[in-house]
Amino acid sequence: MYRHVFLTGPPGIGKTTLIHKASEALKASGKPIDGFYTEEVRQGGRRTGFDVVTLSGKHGILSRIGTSQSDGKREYRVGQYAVDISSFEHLVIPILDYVLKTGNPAQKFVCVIDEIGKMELFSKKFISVVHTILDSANTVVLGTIPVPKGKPLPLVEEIRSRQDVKVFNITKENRDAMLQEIVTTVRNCI
Ligand SMILES: Nc1ncnc2c1ncn2[C@@H]1O[C@H](COP(=O)(O)OP(=O)(O)OP(=O)(O)O)[C@@H](O)[C@H]1O
Repeated sequence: MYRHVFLTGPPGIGKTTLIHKASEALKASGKPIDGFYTEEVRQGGRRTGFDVVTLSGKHGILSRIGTSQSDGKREYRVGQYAVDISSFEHLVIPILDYVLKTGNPAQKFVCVIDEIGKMELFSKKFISVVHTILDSANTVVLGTIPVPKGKPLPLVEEIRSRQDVKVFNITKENRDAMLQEIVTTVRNCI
């Protein structure tokens, strides 16, 4: 019996699109659902960063090309992108706290977390609340994790190996046929 559902696959394969469609279907059938997506920001045909967008439509900066914040010990940077941890936390942490508090074992809250990747994992608050959500009887996560590349990300590896997590590998060949199976698997977790 699974408790959470994650999609994985290479960048741009269609994970966010599938999560969007699945969350629309779950919302339409009256399931309590909230959370966030990560979206590219483009200007003049060029990718300039990433935003976080909540299911209710609020936007916040996740990262932009340019100078990164620093706490004196490390830089919050992924490639050319500077990660704005405080903007990310300001938008996302209250939603995840709300989902945790509002769900209950008889009516679990679906928590969309797209994605748990390098940028998001600079936030210690995010790591902590995701752990709590994964262990809570009040929540079902519908999320995305990247395919392994470079140095392993501990929380991502933990999610991949949890017995209570169903991971769907998304490919160009299967992405159009996966929606119903994803929605059914999430419904069975609620
Ligand atoms: N089933 C599909 N058929 C055709 N195009 C698709 C399909 N799914 C996604 N796309 C297109 O592919 C692009 C990337 O999709 P999406 O953002 O969902 O991928 P992703 O796996 O979430 O990417 P990332 O890992 O960068 O977040 C978008 O332009 C989207 O419109």
